[in-house]
Amino acid sequence: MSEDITSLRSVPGIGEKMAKRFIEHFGSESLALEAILRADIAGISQVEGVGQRYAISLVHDIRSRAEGVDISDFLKTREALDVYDRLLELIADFAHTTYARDKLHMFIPYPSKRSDIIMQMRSSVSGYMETAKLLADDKEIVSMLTKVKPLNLRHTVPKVRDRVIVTADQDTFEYSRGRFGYGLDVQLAGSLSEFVDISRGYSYVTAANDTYMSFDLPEEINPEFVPDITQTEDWEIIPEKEIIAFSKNLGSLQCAIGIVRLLRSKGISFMDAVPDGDLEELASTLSLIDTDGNIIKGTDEEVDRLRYVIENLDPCVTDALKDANSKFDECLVKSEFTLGGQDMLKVMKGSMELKDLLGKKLHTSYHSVMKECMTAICSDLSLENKETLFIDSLFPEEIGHPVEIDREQLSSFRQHLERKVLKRQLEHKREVARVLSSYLEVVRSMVREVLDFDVGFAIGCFAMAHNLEMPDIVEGPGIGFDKGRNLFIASRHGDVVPIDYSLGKNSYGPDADSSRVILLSGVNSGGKTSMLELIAQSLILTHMGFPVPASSSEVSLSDGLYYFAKSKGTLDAGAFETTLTEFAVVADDSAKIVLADELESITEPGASAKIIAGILEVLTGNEESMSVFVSHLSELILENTTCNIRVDGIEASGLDADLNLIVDRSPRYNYVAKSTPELIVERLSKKTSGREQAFYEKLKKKFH
Ligand SMILES: Nc1ncnc2c1ncn2[C@@H]1O[C@H](COP(=O)(O)OP(=O)(O)OP(=O)(O)O)[C@@H](O)[C@H]1O
Repeated sequence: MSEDITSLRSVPGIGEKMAKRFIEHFGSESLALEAILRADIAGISQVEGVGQRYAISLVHDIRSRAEGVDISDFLKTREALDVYDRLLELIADFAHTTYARDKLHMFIPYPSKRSDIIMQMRSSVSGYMETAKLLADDKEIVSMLTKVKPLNLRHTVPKVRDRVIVTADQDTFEYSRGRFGYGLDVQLAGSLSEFVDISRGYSYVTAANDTYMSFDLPEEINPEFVPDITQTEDWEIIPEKEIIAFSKNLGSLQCAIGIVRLLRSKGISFMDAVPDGDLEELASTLSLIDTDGNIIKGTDEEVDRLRYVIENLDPCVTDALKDANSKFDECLVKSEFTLGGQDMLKVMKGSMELKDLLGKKLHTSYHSVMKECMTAICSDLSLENKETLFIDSLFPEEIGHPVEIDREQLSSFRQHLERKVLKRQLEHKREVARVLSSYLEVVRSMVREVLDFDVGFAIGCFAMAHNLEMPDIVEGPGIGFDKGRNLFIASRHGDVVPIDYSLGKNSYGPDADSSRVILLSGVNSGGKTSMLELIAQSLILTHMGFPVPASSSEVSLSDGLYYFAKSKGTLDAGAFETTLTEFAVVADDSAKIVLADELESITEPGASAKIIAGILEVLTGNEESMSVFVSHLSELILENTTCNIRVDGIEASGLDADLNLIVDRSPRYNYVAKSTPELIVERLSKKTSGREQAFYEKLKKKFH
């Protein structure tokens, strides 16, 4: 967008301190720059000390550098800017992400000298409108969009505690510690016994050279030998590091993939550089992990079985033991012992121990109870053959009461299981990390594009919800429309009376009338201000390249919009002077549109009429300009000028049954409409009673 912006320091307004904060927030200078150049206002707003306002002005600065125009080039007054802001708020209601809501600020109205951008925008926005027609009612896409957040790639990998890299070589040790020390213990083993001792403290050992490969290691130590650790990929040693970028953004990524799939299924081309096959591989790999980066249940039956055994080992052994003890108790209660004469003699002679005799007697019942208990544990936990040996070794050969199991054996069985599960999980994690690491760039651009899709989609949904149509751009100056609807009224009340109106050159106006300077007269509350607002909305949207709230329309491009809203009450001398100074700017000969609402309130009516007449004369002299002045003083103004100024009028024809004014909201051309305050007085007299009513009746008579 801006070739001269290559570092944060070359961004206007970013000093050293701020640059640091940007880097801290986004993780690197290039990511921070990318956010600025992509106008990620939402992201920039979150940088410490940067609010939304600053973020908007920052991206506006950069945009205006690239495009050579500023927002104030077209929006010449505060009130014009207000209308633009309110329009943006309306559009923002259709955004599904904070990113899009904020990025809408990038769309500004352009003066006619940048009609190239306006035309480009019109073509993009027409595309957004097509997309919205296809998708706006699709609840699935809306629900997925709301869950897509900008990728968060700033997370520290929690240190893995149960794996270790051990090496006998000092250089390998230093290298491994430097490269992997942040996430894994790295230890130097000077001897075989040190190697064995260190290894015993971890569930998984990576031997970072093959020094100890030829040695006989204890059975439980079963390291993975990596002859040259410098040749390994990150995902092999710490797969968690590769996975975390995905697991921490899992929800967003899954929704983003869902959106890409859905768009493609509707025939909308999206991220064409990523083939369907890649997208599916990414999706299926992501479906294997949870938000903590662990391999989810159901991925591998063996891992699930081992996890189940680990979880249930203790309670299962405790229950079985309890059961065995109570069965053994029962046996004891039922057991009786009769000593035969021969045995008595042997005991007496000392050639036989009474203890052995008793042991023999109990042996069968003890062992059958213990056997039952072991079988119960093995079947409850669905243990495999080799694992049942561990269970056998839990029960002492010697009879004891109550029966106690060998706790050390139990814990070494648990360690055996944990090692096994860890090894298998590591294999899965490595495979997942290998696949995912190749997709990092793809997911970054996918999330970016999906978020940017929401920007256009919001505009399209807004256009669709309000039935907006692209205006025809005509040679002007002129604006004309059929069934125009003030968007502020429509969004507030839902209901709005459509208006037909025209001024200047276009095909909507009265026959052969292309008056450019108009006085709009009319009844109080007839809709004059709303009419001006509607013209301002249509002009601003047209100059943004957006559609307008009319069933059809023609608009010419101009250099700037001057909108002066109604001032509150008569101004004092200072404020009057300021207002006149503001109006002085309309005197240049640029192609401009001036909309002014009841300017007469700046001073007393006689003087106001003269001033307005003077301003209108200046505007009439400028062939490139057009203007609408709302005024209750049209007749007085006409008396003060010889210029040919068209007066249009919005008139009320009476009161309806609910005492509301019956108004034809579309102005009549070449018609001075009465302000008809008498209708308001009449309404008040009908709505009140007693003394109050008598008062209004008295006022009413004054109009006859
Ligand atoms: N086209 C329309 N459809 C529905 N309601 C409208 C329309 N135009 C105006 N109104 C409503 O009529 C009311 C008066 O409108 P507005 O303020 O524009 O009138 P006005 O002629 O400028 O009045 P005043 O002369 O008192 O300043 C507002 O509540 C507005 O919402």
